[in-house]
Amino acid sequence: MAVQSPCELNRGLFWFRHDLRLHDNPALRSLADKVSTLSCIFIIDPAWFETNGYGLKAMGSHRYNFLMQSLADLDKHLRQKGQQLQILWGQPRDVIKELVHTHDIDAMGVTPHCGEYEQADETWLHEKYAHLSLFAAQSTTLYNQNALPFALDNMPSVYTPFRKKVENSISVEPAVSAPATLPDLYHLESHYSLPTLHAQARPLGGELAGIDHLNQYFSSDRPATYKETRNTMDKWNDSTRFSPWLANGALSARRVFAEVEQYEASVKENTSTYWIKFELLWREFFHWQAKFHRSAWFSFGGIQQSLPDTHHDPDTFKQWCQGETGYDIVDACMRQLNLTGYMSNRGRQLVASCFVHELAQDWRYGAAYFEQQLIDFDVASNWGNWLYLAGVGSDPRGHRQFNLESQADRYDADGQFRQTWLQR
Ligand SMILES: Cc1cc2nc3c(=O)[nH]c(=O)nc-3n(C[C@H](O)[C@H](O)[C@H](O)COP(=O)(O)OP(=O)(O)OC[C@H]3O[C@@H](n4cnc5c(N)ncnc54)[C@H](O)[C@@H]3O)c2cc1C
Repeated sequence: MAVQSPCELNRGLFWFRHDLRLHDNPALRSLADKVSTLSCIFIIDPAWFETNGYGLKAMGSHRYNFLMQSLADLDKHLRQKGQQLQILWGQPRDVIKELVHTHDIDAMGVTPHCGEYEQADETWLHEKYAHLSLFAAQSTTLYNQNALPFALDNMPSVYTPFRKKVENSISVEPAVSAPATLPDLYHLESHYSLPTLHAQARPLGGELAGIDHLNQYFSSDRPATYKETRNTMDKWNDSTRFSPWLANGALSARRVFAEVEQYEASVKENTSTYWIKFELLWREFFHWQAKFHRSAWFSFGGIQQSLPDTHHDPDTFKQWCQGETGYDIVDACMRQLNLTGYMSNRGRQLVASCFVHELAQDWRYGAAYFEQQLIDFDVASNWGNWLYLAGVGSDPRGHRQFNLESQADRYDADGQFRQTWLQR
């Protein structure tokens, strides 16, 4: 694609997807530097609310609420720079086609993402609009693809060798700052206005709340004890709780990583601070794996292409979803998920293990239920962890079954967690 001189291009269109922020958004910055007028859009796809092949919706109410808060916050930040977020409703490609056709767009910007549909849309943009300038800088992951010390088709299929290779040979990309100014607003006919929302206690969606939370976390002594506390079931600050903002991109993983390093340099560096980076590298691993495996990521046999000995039983599935399996620890976790849209990492492992091993259910239904419910749903981390627990992903051990009783004794020794959520 030809490199243009400043403002050689007239009308730019930036498509926000999973990058709902102004900080560390190099695709937005590079488009904004080159166009004289700009439209920033977000597309709500009606398919998110239709019943899918699992009898569920891709977007449940907790996630939708969190998304709306994030969009409202993004709109506020854009308005401070003379811009605004224009929200459109429809099948994304139809919406883009209509916009390009009606408004004489010269350039587009989008942040690449590992999701199957997202990748397909990027390829479609490149092919269909080869005559336009496309600005597509990466920022969802810690590293850029061209810096990885392996080609994706040759990527280590197991986490530890992946981690060692990247840790030993490349550095995390620095986060870029928010653009100081943005081009003039080019107004489109918006199909949708943001609903008025009642703020919930926490977490509150959006870049401002995400950065606030990040700052509070690193002003506390929590990072220095993360490794010891991260496995608790319910306490807000025992793990970082960055995932909801990371998932829709209100917070950049590169920014989080930089904050850990800053804390290490100025406050304390220990195994706990390293472990936050270690967990962020799990996210990274799943992102590159998802990008490479595409549709196999969602298939019953997974990336191993070995068929698990499980099936789908609608009644058992319903009991699990509603927190009525009879396994107290699992039921408490599922009720927490249904009421809040969040569950701890330990909880997720236990309910997924129970679903696959005790209940012998088709893992994809569990993953789809998480997709509907979780405010931090992330296609790579969710489906990647489910693949792993179902024994068809990237786990070298192949079979992860937790002893639910001993796990409950260990992580909810006084029964407080179960008592709290089983009553609700
Ligand atoms: C079955 C299952 C489904 C999951 N679905 C999701 C999902 O949809 N979205 C999601 O962000 N995470 C998912 N996870 C991973 C993990 O449970 C959450 O990232 C974590 O609980 C979020 O809380 P936190 O931000 O306090 O995590 P912390 O423990 O503070 O970790 C810091 C960050 O590291 C990353 N991280 C931590 N653990 C993992 C992991 N196992 N895999 C990938 N990244 C990780 C997250 O970005 C997290 O925010 C899933 C795990 C399981 C077992």
